[in-house]
Amino acid sequence: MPNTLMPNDPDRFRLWREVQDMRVRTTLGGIFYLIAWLLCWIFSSAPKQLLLPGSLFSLGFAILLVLRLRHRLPTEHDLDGLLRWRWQHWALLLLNSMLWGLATGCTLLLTPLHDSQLIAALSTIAFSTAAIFNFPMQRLPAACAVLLIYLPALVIMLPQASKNAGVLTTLVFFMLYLMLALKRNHKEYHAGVDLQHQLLEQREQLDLLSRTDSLTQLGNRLQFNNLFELQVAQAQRQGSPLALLLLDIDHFKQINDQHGHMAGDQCLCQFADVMRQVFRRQSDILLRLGGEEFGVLMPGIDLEHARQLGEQFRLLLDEHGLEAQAQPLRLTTSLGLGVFDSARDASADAFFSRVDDALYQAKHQGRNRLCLA
Ligand SMILES: Nc1nc2c(ncn2[C@@H]2O[C@H](COP(=O)(O)OP(=O)(O)OP(=O)(O)O)[C@@H](O)[C@H]2O)c(=O)[nH]1
Repeated sequence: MPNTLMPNDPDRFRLWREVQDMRVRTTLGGIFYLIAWLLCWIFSSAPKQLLLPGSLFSLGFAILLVLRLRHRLPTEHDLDGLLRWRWQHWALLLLNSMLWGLATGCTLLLTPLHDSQLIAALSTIAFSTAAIFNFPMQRLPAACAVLLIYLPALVIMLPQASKNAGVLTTLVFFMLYLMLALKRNHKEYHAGVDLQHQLLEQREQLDLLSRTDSLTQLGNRLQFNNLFELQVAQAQRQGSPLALLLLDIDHFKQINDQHGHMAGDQCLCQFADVMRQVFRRQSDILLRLGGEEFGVLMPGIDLEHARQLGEQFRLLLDEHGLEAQAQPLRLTTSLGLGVFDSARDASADAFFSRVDDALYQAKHQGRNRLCLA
């Protein structure tokens, strides 16, 4: 499952994981109830006499099998939808357990089915054990499923408790064991889900870190490489403009040389802050492409609008400069700007080169200016 489809919120993730697991684990179960019942029926002493209960139970198990398989997960991950699906599916599982409990009860009550008691008993043990190990997500409904599987047989045997003392004691003992196993499985299951959520969060954080410039907290070159071609493809597909602004601080080497590397770092951070002030739209992608070179990708913005923003940034910096180690510092920047044009740019790389050439021109023409590509 791609990460994008996973809910981030821990509660929703937990529920989403439970629901996914239930969906996967439910696929095999239903068919075995049907097969086990057919075996009980076929290997009874008189299958023909049992036509009515035989077919009714078969039909019941078949319907539940289909319902379990056809119970599709909600496409949206809203909490209500997931909760509704979970309870609906538990209802199906509990109905299945109850039907099996009744079928087992029939093997005790109906004489022709007595020959099938061993098949029913073995299947009962298998189904209750499977319920505990496959569906430990929620303790109460899982415990109810086990109870429903055993209850009819227990109720039928109770009036003759002394005759059935051995079997009854064993059943109660086994149910106790199942409940203890359920408690442990439930704990382990949720510890596993929590761990998975933590790992996914950490992976996301690492991914974000790998795409973020540690000094300025802007997107880094890797982020640019990841996004640029996608943005160009999207602009091409949608026929919407995509502006790319490249910014390069003028004579930055001198700042380092005169004020030291630390002051240079401060300048880079403040430069990024001014970028955040000017390029404020949610869709603007602010990047530090390397050293003292920055970039802004502006989807949906035409050349004139982007030029105004670029000029606003240049003037802001030119007029106010920055501050390094509490000292005001004069600083200017050169800018290259272009809007993707499929008639001129054969590829995303060609578009970048065109804007980079404009930046080079701005440097060449004396710096502190914006050149259009
Ligand atoms: N403090 C600091 N300096 C950096 C960092 N990355 C690159 N630099 C410096 O940025 C300077 C870039 O110098 P140049 O490429 O010559 O460019 P410039 O001095 O800005 O000159 P023009 O771009 O031609 O105007 C170099 O001195 C690098 O050491 C950084 O992360 N921190």
